Amino acid sequence: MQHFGDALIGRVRALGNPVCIGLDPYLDRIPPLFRDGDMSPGNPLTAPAVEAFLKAVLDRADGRVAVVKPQIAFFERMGWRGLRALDEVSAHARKRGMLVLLDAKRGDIGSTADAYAGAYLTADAPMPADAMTLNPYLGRDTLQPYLNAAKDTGRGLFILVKTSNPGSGDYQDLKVGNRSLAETVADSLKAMSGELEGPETGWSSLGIVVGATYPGEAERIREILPKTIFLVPGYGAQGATAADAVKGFVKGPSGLEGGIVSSSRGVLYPAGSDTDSAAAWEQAMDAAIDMAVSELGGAISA
Ligand SMILES: O=C(O)c1cc(=O)[nH]c(=O)n1[C@@H]1O[C@H](COP(=O)(O)O)[C@@H](O)[C@H]1O
Repeated sequence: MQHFGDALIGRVRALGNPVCIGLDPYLDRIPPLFRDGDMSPGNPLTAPAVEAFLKAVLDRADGRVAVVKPQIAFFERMGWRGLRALDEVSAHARKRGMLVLLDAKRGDIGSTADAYAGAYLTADAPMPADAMTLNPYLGRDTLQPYLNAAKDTGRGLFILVKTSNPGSGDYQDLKVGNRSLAETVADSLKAMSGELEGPETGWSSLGIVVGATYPGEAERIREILPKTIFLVPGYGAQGATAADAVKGFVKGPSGLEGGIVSSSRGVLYPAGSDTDSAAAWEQAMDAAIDMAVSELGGAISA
């Protein structure tokens, strides 16, 4: 059985970069090369066009990137055809040796969480993901179904702790005693993280989300959770630098490690990609992937 934490860290070490490409297909930004019909969400031509676009992105990233993160909202937006496209795109990523981290940010009471875990994480899940994002707001008991599934299947979980958005402080920075709520949530995940530590690397399959836009908080949270992989959004389109993004990383055998840095818009829609020329699009995509790989690869080797 694959252990998600070991598999992810192993791939990042082998590739020398912590890049996670976020798959957020904005319908109005799909390049002309792939557009079909009016690209309205209910048009039957739209989801296949999006699927072709994302598969082509994965082909450009082949052998360079360890993990991709489809954001389910963009697929739900296209109805059942969108979910079918998500399934096909996920299968294509796996064929290319990439792990699939489903960004669904689920959070509900335990009995409903059971159904979500059964959709994506259990051995019989019809839309299996290697890992998924979760919202812990409803309490630790609501994370238990996902933890049980992760133990059974080796799959991974990423729990929101300190998000990248401007308003994340509204609740997450509130003081609970002398700590922020985000740090308190991190502390409460210690035992669960320990239960999923990998036999090879020691890194846990229970990860957390810590935005690159709050590097100081990343350092404090790292002290609380030394073996928990950070999913770090906010690099690129949201303005954080590569140096900010790796603030919560720690020294490993081949550079800084312990996290992945996701970029969606910055990689998917670079300058020069708004074209109907295949050669020009490929060149623009390769340049965008090169830039993320070299900036973030450089940041972990520094
Ligand atoms: O869980 C996430 O991936 C996530 C957490 C967070 O704190 N902030 C955040 O932007 N994200 C996701 O990252 C993606 C945005 O990536 P960019 O287009 O690179 O800004 C969206 O899919 C967000 O849902």
